[in-house]
Amino acid sequence: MSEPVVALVMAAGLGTRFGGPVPKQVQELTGKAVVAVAVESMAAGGCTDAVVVVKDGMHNHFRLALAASPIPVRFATGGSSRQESVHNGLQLIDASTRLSKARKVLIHDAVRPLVPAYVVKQVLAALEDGAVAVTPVVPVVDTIRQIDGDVSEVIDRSTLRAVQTPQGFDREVITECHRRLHAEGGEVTDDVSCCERYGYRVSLIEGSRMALKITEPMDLDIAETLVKATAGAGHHSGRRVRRVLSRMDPRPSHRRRG
Ligand SMILES: Nc1ccn([C@@H]2O[C@H](COP(=O)(O)OP(=O)(O)OP(=O)(O)O)[C@@H](O)[C@H]2O)c(=O)n1
Ligand SMILES: C[C@](O)(CO)[C@H](O)COP(=O)(O)O
Repeated sequence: MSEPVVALVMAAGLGTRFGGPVPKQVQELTGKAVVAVAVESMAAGGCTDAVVVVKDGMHNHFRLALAASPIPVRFATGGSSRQESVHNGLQLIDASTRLSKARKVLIHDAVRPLVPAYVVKQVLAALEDGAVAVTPVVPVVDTIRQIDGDVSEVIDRSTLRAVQTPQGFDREVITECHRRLHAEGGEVTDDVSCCERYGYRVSLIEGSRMALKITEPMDLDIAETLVKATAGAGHHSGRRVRRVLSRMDPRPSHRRRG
């Protein structure tokens, strides 16, 4: 059997900013759970297996949501922070006879379900070319002000990038870095930063606005709208969305009716 490429899909968060009784990872998007769409996107980009990290006691719920997954799914139990959840997922992979044969692992947020296949493929290609820790990034589009008490100043956004997932890694390197971080303590908000902390170089590739993170309720509405725009275009991809959107009438709907 060929070497696995593992998608470690993070889905053990509380979703406090999203709110509501149903966790955002299992909210409906395109008639499926958000987490199921995320796993499909990773499979479309070339991942052969998924490990989905979920909150303790939620395994059966997620098993149902992922019953029709195109790739085999295993479950790990999350921790109280994202970095703890990632550590637990990497440990499960390391303990598996099959999954520990993987040289590459891609760590992805379940709540970035619409990441285009071409971005996943480019992360894998960068690893193939020798990178050890890779992340997609997008330019910052807003004017940014840095605040200091009650004063603030504009900072140069041309040097800033917003960080997305999936982030790709040499599996043994990221497993060791997270093991050390777990033992020593310290905080990171993404996984390339964990590698960087231990001296590894981070490679950047171009991400996609399609990989938006569902953080607040409006983000789910935006994701649903993007999916509708791609209907009939096959599996969603940033390029197809751009093609479909470019064919759409740019006038607001109230002016089109006239
Ligand atoms: N203990 C945690 C915290 C977060 N995550 C996952 O990491 C991703 C990014 O986190 P974020 O969107 O910030 O999710 P939450 O922590 O759920 O949101 P909030 O901060 O609003 O509570 C999500 O897919 C989330 O499920 C996780 O697996 N384990
Ligand atoms: C990992 C991440 O998606 C990079 O943007 C993000 O940091 C996770 O979100 P959080 O709100 O910091 O947990």
